[in-house]
Amino acid sequence: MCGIVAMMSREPVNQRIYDALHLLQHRGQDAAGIATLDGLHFHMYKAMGLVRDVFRTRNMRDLTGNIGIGQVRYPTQGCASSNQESQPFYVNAPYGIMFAHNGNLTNAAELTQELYETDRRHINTTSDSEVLLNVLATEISRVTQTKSLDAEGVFEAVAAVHRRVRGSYGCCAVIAGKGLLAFRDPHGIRPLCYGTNVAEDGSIEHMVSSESVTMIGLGFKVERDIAPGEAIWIDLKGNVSVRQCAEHAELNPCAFEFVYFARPDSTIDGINVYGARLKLGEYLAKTVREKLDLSEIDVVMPIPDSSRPCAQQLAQELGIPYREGFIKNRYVGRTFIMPGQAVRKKSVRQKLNAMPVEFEGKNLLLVDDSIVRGTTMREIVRMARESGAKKVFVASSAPRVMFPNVYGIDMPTKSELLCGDGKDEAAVAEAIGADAVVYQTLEGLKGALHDMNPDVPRFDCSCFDGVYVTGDITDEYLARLDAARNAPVAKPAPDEEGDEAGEGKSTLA
Ligand SMILES: O=P(O)(O)OC[C@H]1O[C@H](OP(=O)(O)OP(=O)(O)O)[C@H](O)[C@@H]1O
Ligand SMILES: NC(=O)CC[C@H](N)C(=O)O
Ligand SMILES: [Mg+2]
Repeated sequence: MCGIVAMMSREPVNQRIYDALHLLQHRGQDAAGIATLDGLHFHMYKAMGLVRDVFRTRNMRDLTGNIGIGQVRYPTQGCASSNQESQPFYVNAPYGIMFAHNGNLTNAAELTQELYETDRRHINTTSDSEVLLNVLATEISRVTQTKSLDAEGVFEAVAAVHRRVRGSYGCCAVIAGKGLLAFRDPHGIRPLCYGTNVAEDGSIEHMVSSESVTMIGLGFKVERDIAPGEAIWIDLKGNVSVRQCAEHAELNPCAFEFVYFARPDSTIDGINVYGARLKLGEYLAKTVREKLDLSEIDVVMPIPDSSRPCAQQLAQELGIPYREGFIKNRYVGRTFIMPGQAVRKKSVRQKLNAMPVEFEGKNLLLVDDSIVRGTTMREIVRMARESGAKKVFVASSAPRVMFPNVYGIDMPTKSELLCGDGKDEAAVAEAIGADAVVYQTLEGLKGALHDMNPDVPRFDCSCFDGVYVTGDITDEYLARLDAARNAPVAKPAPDEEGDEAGEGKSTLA
């Protein structure tokens, strides 16, 4: 779940793109990059690491220009540890295009072959984002064979991209000498919004971003979400054109954004993420009431950070005291999006520390937003018991994660999911060492999100219900992903369990 940002102004944009990436850090911790356009010249700097570690003053100084894009990466295809696959990506024809992508293509392998054989384009990495950029470049080339590039031509090219590409994509691109483009996939799986700011000289500045928090943080006004299938084109004079470029577009935002990925202070497709998490707590309270004996629970306790709003609301609904027993080391990042199981496991203990005073002799209801691989909960339950807890109950604000995700969350195989084999609540409790486990129901998840915005027709809940909104996901495709994920790698890192199984390496299928 990467984060992308684009900006156009009369002033330099480098520092503000940096600040925006900082605000999107929770969406990708592996690599970061910024590209700017100064006249007809692109400047780019990208590297592995967190935003604050990647960019030095000298790098920032070189990023001159008034238009730019940036990306923080959480890899879902290609190589997790390759600087080359960090973004933005660049092609020199037509015109010169810089490109950033959030999402995951499900026909990248077919497109790679098609690009080589039909379009005579070579893809030199295993990143689906490079594939997507080359499809866009091919289609812009096709349009400009007979005319020069204008808004109409750009929209024609994006329409052709929608016809060729499958999967999820929120994208932004700078075309040298022409303007700034952003577009969202026809299913609206990944978020993308647009905002403006009136600069000191009265001119309008433009921003496109994965999440509205960047706009709030940088003093921009959030204008609106970019609709599924829609493209927005801002030419060098600042003229804005918007067009629906997909034949069939339907909004299916990813439910996992609201459960875990997005920042609580963002609003996506009309749903405030914090509000959604409170609502999830309300629905979860109903299930907890049905399944557990409340008189047995002394305190409700969140697993920092993402579960806090849900746990607070749940405690209030149930009338049980809310207590913070785990202290988070603020210098450790999110563990779920780290590459490799060994590092994730180690990080849970480094990240969270239990305070015995909140555990000794107590019966706890631990609340997390999700239990995916079970890495966090296994460790947490053990820590709670070591700290003197009597009974440990667990509640998850998301339903059981039972199916692979192919739209931008790096869990493409069932085998890595705790409930991939269909474990019921009792089996999960046994696996993580808890006395009992309660999950949000699927109806609860959908109900909570629907309550927040009844106008969203459907949410992508594929990892919970196995329904893939793009309609192209077959068992054979999932088997190919599984085989690629579990293929032995040439030189496994000695202490990386996950990497031995090929995790974080090529999953292009
Ligand atoms: O079952 P698992 O595979 O462990 O995944 C689920 C856990 O990972 C995430 O936390 P993370 O530490 O990434 O971030 P957070 O601080 O935002 O909660 C999520 O909030 C759960 O706690
Ligand atoms: N999580 C994402 O959005 C990943 C983008 C792209 N698929 C990559 O692996 O770099
Ligand atoms: Mg967490």
